[in-house]
Amino acid sequence: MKILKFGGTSLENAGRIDRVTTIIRNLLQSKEQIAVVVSAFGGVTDLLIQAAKKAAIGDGRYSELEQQIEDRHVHLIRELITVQNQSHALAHIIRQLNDLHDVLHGVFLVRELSARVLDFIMSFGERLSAFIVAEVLKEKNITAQFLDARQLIKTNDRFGQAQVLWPDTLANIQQYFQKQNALQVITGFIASTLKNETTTLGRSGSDYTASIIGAALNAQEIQIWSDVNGVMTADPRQVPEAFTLPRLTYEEAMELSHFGAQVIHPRTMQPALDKKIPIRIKNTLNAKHPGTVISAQANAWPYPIKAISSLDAIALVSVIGSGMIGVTGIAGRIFTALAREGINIILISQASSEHSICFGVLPASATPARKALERELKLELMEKTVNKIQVENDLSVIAVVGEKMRRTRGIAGRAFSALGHSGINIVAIAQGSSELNISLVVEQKDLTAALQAIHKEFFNLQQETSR
Ligand SMILES: Nc1ncnc2c1ncn2[C@@H]1O[C@H](COP(=O)(O)OP(=O)(O)O)[C@@H](O)[C@H]1O
Ligand SMILES: N[C@@H](CC(=O)OP(=O)(O)O)C(=O)O
Repeated sequence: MKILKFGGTSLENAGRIDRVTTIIRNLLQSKEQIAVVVSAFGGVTDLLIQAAKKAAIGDGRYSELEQQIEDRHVHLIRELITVQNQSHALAHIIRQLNDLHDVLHGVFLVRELSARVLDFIMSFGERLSAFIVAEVLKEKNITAQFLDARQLIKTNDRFGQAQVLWPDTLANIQQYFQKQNALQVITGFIASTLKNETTTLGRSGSDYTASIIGAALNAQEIQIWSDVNGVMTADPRQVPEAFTLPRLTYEEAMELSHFGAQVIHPRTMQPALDKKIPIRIKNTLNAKHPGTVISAQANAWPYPIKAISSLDAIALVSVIGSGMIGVTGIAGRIFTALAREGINIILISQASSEHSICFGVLPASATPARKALERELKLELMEKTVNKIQVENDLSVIAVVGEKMRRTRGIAGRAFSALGHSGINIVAIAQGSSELNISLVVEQKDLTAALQAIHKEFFNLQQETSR
């Protein structure tokens, strides 16, 4: 069994959906056993979120976005399904869109949008797309069946970023698949609590859905189909010279995705790693390209690093004070206070002088982090052991990643001098304990230039021969 996941970029318009159906048909013809996971059509989740947010502030223009969502889906049905079969599909999606309308109107009336309601609203994207893809496949004489993953994937109620309840989920998936003969077209991204409330697995979480299903069914391979020839040495939108990596280890892929390589969601690796299932990243627009295989196996690679990824916007929070030198337990208190507020720390960097501890968070968490620390360190601030808690905005973080870095000296030095030669200021540095990753914080305005300079430093010499 292979699990194929098609992301929003693979489902952006009728032409791309047609390519998806061809890929599926070819695999079925070569007698592969497959199941398909789909994301919402490209851009639809964003439209749903925008509509919900507008409704919540009482802006009646949410209905224009609702109309756009309806038009996208109706239009695709008209383009992809023959007239005689259209009415069934249209009737189904109109019912769904009416439900969506009712919820959005409710949000508009009460002027309130909880994380729970937002998850329910977002779920329409995948419910509509998976249904339509299944109908399009049926149109091509493939015995396909729409499957709402909320039936199978059970989570806690951390809406927006729900955590999987593994025993229930694995049992549900295994039992369900024992009885199915038709090709399952499964909604990515969405799940439900034990009380059947809709949850989501975090933005871009459809990759994770594929991995959950793959692990439950002991799949032979999990394929993530996107719009690039696999995981590349950098985001090709930022670094045009970036090229495809034939192989990556699970750990490398985790580091890269954690630091912004959008092509794969960070949570996807764990279920696959546990069951030793390879993940292959493929291009819907270039199906013949072998893409990237992510597995436990490291490969021979001529460069000292594997890839560079980046998070465009982070804030750096620093706790500064000469009185902190040698004081045990202060770092522990800082991180416990942040954990209590549910603040996710992207990187930690401590200057060797121990004068300051600084850590990177998403911009939205910077003020809550500062307030939490001001409360926790009230006494120290009064006594001036801690002088100030400082927040710096408009920063980006770059991660330089690769297994080989553990054994190669001087990588950090080369990255620093590459930035130095380009006149780019490094705001902070951190090294992960795994030594798989060096992170550099730079000013946001310098991000693209910094990525290009580091890419050139490590890949320029032998690039042409290994593409
Ligand atoms: N290292 C990388 N390798 C490949 N693509 C990357 C990388 N970093 C960022 N990307 C971006 O990820 C995009 C695909 O991710 P995403 O838009 O989430 O796709 P999908 O909708 O198919 O899930 C690519 O178009 C590419 O610009
Ligand atoms: N539709 C969801 C889930 C997802 O995985 O999308 P994509 O595969 O297009 O990144 C989102 O936009 O977050």
